[in-house]
Parts: sequence; structure tokens; C-alpha cells
Amino acid sequence: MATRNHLGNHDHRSKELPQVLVLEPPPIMKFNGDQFLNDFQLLKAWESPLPLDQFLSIHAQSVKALLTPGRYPLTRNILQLIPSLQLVVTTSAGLNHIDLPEFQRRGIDIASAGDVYSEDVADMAVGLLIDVLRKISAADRYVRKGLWDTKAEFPLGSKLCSKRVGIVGLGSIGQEVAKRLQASGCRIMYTSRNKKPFVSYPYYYNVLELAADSDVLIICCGLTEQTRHMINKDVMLALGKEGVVINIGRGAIIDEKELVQCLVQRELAGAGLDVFENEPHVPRELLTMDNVVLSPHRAVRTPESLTAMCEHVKGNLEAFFSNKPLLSPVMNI
Ligand SMILES: O=CC(=O)O
Repeated sequence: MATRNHLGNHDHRSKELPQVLVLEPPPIMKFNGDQFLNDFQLLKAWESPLPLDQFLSIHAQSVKALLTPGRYPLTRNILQLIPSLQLVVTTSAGLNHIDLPEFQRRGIDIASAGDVYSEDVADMAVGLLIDVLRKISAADRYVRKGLWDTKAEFPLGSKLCSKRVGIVGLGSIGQEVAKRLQASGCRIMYTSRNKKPFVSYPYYYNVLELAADSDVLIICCGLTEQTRHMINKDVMLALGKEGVVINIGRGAIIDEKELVQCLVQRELAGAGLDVFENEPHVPRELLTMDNVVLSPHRAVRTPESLTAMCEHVKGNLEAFFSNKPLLSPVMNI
């Protein structure tokens, strides 16, 4: 029999389908629509005329799964509103929007993006690095401004091959970055929470020593209380005047004010940034610097990875609702 759903619309199937709460539309839905999830009843908070807490109170005792793109902060406050929650599926590579200890303490499973985006994010890191070193975006501006035909000579770039690259965070993204840059003739070294037994790159216990031995630092780790502002002035000074910083992790892993200061004072040679501390705000000083390449947090966004993420999300939800192991569980921290 037809029922009425929370919006008052007739809904013939919703009773039978497992419910999935979605607080805001993830990029995978914006790109692919939500047909890939037609085996679930999606409770789309943003389509409801009700304030969020009222909308959630309707589903408080029934909804078990939440799908999130990683912007809405998932704290203990939300758990008070939906105490029946048992699973969070996030479509973001970063997990900094989730209060992991609290969720795990309450036994709520978390399914991550796994390594779905890792290749695309690594390509972006390498792209930003080559752009900074070889000044590709700056060269493009030079040509478009008609300067080639004048006496304003375009400056030399710097060679990629043989650079000493320090990777901060050797998870699946960091490993993809390492693979690509090793193939380009770079010397790879890294720091990470733990030494990885399966790689032979030199391991540094501490980021300051890694920076001192590197020409380039590539930030590939997640944002946590331990990594917030880990890349500070001391680290940048250790990297040195010829040093380049690339960030495809989260903006707040770098102390942005100190980064800007180091760039203004030429204590660093350049930076390639896909992420910023207070997005979409980008520090004004960076906008005029030819040695800085800026990107609007786009590293994970390709049609291919968004499509692959749809399958991944579906797989995690199907596993959860049929009591099978998740495809990409976040292990207890
Ligand atoms: O930055 C993007 C993501 O975490 O997916």
C-alpha cells in the first residue's frame, strides 16, 4: 500500500528499502545523480522544508546509515539527534569531519573512501609540483599576455629529476605519489605515523629532519590534532630557500600565515596548493605570486573517480545491510 513520506509525497517502496540519511548532497550525487542508490530510501535532509533537528527527529529511532561528503561536522551533537545510527559512509578521502574517537566509542562503523581517489590525488600532487618547478601556469599567463614577443624574458624553471622529495604521510595517496616521482628520477623519503615495512624509502621519525634533507615536501597525510599546523615556519626554514611545498591533504596541516610569510620573504621557492585553511578563502598575497600554483580543492574530482566512488558507496551500504564486512572499514584508532 502507498504510504506518505516525511515530505508528504506518496511513496510506494520506501517502507521496504533500507534508509540512508544524507545531510548534504555529496559530489558523487551532484555528478551522477542518485540512481546508483535506488536500492535504498535516501532521506535527503536538504530537500526537507523542516529545520535539520526536526527532520532528524522524525527518523531518530529508525535510521541506521548516514552518507556524508565530508563537510558537515559529525560530532557527538548529531549522535544525540540520531541515536539509532550504526554506520557512516563518507565519500571524502579525509576523515577530519568525523569525531572518530566518539563514534568508535559508541560502536558506530565508519566506511572510508578507501583508495578510490588515490591515483587522481597523486596525479594532482605531481601536476602541481611540475607546474611550480617548470612554471607552466606562469608561462601560460606570459604567453596570453603577449609578452613572448617582447624583451621580457621568461625565467628558467627547475629540473624535476633528482629532486629529493619528502612525503609527509605514506598512506595510499603518498605511495602513489612516491611511485610516480620515483619513476621521474626523484629520491623519495618519507615520514609517517609508523615506518612502513614494505617500502625501502628512507624513513624519518620527524618532519623537521625530513624537511632539512628534502628539496620538496608533499603533504599527503590527514588532518588530526597531531598534524594541525605541523608544517610551520621551522619546517619551512629547514626546507630552505630553494624548497617547494605541495599540499593536497588539508589546508590546516600547514600554518598558512607562516607559509605566506615565508613566501613573501623568499624563505621558500614556491608552493602548489589544492587546499587552504579557510576554504574558499585564499590569502590575498598568494594571488599575485608566480611561484605559487593554486587549485580550488579539486584533487579528487574526476568523472572517473566520482563514478568509481558511486560503486564503492553502494558496495559499503550493501555490505552493511546484509551483515557482511565493509569494503573499507576505518579501523579503531
Ligand atoms: O579532499 C577531498 C576529500 O577528502 O575527498
